[in-house]
Amino acid sequence: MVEEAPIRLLIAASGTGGHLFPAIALAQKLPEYEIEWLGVPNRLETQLVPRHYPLHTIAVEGFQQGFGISSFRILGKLIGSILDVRRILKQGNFQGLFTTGGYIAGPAVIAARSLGIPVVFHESNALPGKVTRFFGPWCDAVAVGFDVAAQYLPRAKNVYVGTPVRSQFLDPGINVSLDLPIPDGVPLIVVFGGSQGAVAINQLVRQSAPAWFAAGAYVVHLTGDKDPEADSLKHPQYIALPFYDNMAALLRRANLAISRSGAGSLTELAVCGTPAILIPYPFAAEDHQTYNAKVFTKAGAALAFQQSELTTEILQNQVLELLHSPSELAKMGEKAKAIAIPDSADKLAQLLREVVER
Ligand SMILES: CC(=O)N[C@H]1[C@@H](OP(=O)(O)OP(=O)(O)OC[C@H]2O[C@@H](n3ccc(=O)[nH]c3=O)[C@H](O)[C@@H]2O)O[C@H](CO)[C@@H](O)[C@@H]1O
Repeated sequence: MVEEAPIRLLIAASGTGGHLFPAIALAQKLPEYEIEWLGVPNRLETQLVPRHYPLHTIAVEGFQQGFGISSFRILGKLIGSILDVRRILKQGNFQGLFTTGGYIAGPAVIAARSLGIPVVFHESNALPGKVTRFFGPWCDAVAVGFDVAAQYLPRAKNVYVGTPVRSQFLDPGINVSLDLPIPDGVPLIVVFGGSQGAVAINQLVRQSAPAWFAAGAYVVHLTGDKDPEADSLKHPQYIALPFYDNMAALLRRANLAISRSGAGSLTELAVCGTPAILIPYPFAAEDHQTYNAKVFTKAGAALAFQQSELTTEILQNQVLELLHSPSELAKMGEKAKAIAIPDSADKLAQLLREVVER
């Protein structure tokens, strides 16, 4: 009997943790596939994508507001990148393409569809990005992370699967213990601003934190690596780190999170049942983080504040109020858990197999 050759899949996911982690989680659910990666030079994929998925890089750029002189240069680059992806797909004999959106998705979807290669798109945000809205109808399926996203994609074949999380969030055996010096039983606040940190939130938190320390709380503050004042606060109940890998253990242990409302962060908060104060990134494309946050506030899983309205005083008091009301925090945590789809990666892998193998 001749053994069948494994199916070859190209994953186009690039730029941020929010685009990369769901794709890595999917890849881990497809052990029988031969997977290679498509990314952009010098972006996070060069660090985060496991080495056993060979990484191809192409130069892509997004269109900024409007269409000007520089748009012709970008258009030229787009055509070049479509040709690059077509060459990679053909030379690698790929039978399927998966993408999590962003700039890389445009050339990847055009190249794959022009070669008749099936495409599955995953959109994790409540308000799908422009690229998803434009290219969604060309794809064989658009998997959405929030059910409300489907209303913005009326011509696409939408399937609600949630957003896959890293395996550390699903297997309690992995990384269970928190490798940070936090005593048992003390209230823990975790602050993080997406995969790159949020300088504006960092400033508010450093100003607010002394009142939380006085209330007995510990703070783990993931600052990102772009904050020049990241080391400025020193306190025995305060730990600042530019980035932390063991997020599942940290969010499970946290009594409260203060976070941006990127889709990845929200999905993890839900899976861990962590109550949160959300501060949408005000400059996110089409304010999509506000749409994400609304899903959580509507469910009663979080409170949300626009950055422009949030003062140190408001944040400080809101956190103190929640710390003094453990039953309210527990309720929010339960509501967060209720909207989680922990087996999202399995659902997405199943959808991908159906599309690619039919
Ligand atoms: C600024 C911006 O436009 N961000 C977008 C970006 O995600 P971005 O990567 O900014 O944010 P996400 O919330 O989606 O993901 C952050 C990820 O980084 C991880 N993390 C963070 C800090 C840390 O120290 N360690 C760590 O592992 C988090 O656990 C999470 O998995 O793509 C997402 C998916 O399209 C969008 O929803 C976000 O709005």
